[in-house]
Amino acid sequence: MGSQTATQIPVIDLTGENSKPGSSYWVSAYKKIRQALEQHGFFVAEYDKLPLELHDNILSDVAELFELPYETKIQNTSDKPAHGYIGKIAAIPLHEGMGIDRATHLEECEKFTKLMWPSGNDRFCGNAHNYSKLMAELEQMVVRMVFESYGVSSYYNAHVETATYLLRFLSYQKPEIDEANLAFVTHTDKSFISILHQNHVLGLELRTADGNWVGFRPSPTSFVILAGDACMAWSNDRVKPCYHRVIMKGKEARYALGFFSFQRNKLIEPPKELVNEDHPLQYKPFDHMGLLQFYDSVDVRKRAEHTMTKAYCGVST
Ligand SMILES: O=C(O)CCC(=O)C(=O)O
Ligand SMILES: [Fe+2]
Repeated sequence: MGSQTATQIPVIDLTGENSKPGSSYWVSAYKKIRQALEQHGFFVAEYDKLPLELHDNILSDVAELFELPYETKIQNTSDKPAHGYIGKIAAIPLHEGMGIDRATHLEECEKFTKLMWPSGNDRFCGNAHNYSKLMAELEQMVVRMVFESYGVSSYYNAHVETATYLLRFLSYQKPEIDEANLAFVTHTDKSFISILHQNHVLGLELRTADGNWVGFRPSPTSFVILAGDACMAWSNDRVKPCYHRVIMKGKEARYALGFFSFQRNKLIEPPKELVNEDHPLQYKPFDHMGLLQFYDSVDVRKRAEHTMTKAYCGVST
C-alpha cells in the first residue's frame, strides 16, 4: 500500500473491517474519498473481496477472449456508444475492447459468452458475472461514501435502483517498437464511476490536479476508482472528472477490466442540497444515455473533453 510511483496518488484502504458503514474509519475514509475526487477525480482503492484466484482467472479469460477470430469478436455489437467491440483504430492500433452491458445480470453474461463461444464456456461466464457482482459492490460502497460525504444519503437508495453496469474487457498488444506508444487516448469517462483493474503490465497514467501524469502500479488488490463526467455534473461541479490514458512500452501485453456505472430511466440532476449561492446550478437534468449519444455525435477531437457535458446539459449563464 502507498506503493504508487508518485506521492500524489491517493490510496484508500477499503479492506476488511474498513468497509463497514458507520465505523469511525468509514467516516475518515469518505472524507478522504471526497477530497481525492474533488482534487484529482480519482483514487486507488485497496480492496480484498476479489479472490486472488478470480483475479488470475478473469485476466487469463480476457487474454483468451481476444485470441478469438476477428469475425467472432465483432459480433459484440451494441446500440449504445462505446459498449461493443472496438478495434483496428488507426490512432491506437494496439487496443481492442469488448463489453457486456448490464453485466451484473447472469443472462447478459450468458448471452455474451454464447456469442463468443457458441459451444459454451461456463468458466468465462461465471467469472465475468462474479467479477461484475464484486465490482458493483465496490462501486456502491464508493457511491454511498460520496453521498454521505455530501450529506445527501437520502438519495442513495434511489440512485442504486437506477444504476446499470457495463463490464469492458480491454486488451493492449505489446508494441513492436519498444518506445512509448499511445495505446488509449487522453480522455475522461462518461460514466458516473469507473473502476479499472488489470494484470501486472504498466501503462495506465492518470492526470493529477497539478497537471502531472502519474503511472498506476497495479496489484491484485488495487482498483483505480475514477469519477466520470456524470458524477461531475451530479455533484454540481464539485467532483472533477479524471483525465487518463494508456501508454504501452516493453514486451508484454496488457489486459485490463473496466467497470462503468451509468444511470438509466431516470434523469441525473444535482441534489438540491448541492446547489446554493456559492454553487449555483450548473446542469439541467439530463439523460445519461443521451449524454453518451451526444458525445458520439461530436467531432472526434472533442469527444475526449469533459467540457462537452456542459455543451450537452449545462445551464447557460
Ligand atoms: O486500460 C485502461 O486501464 C483504461 C481504459 C479506459 O480508460 C477506458 O476504457 O475508458
Ligand atoms: Fe477511460
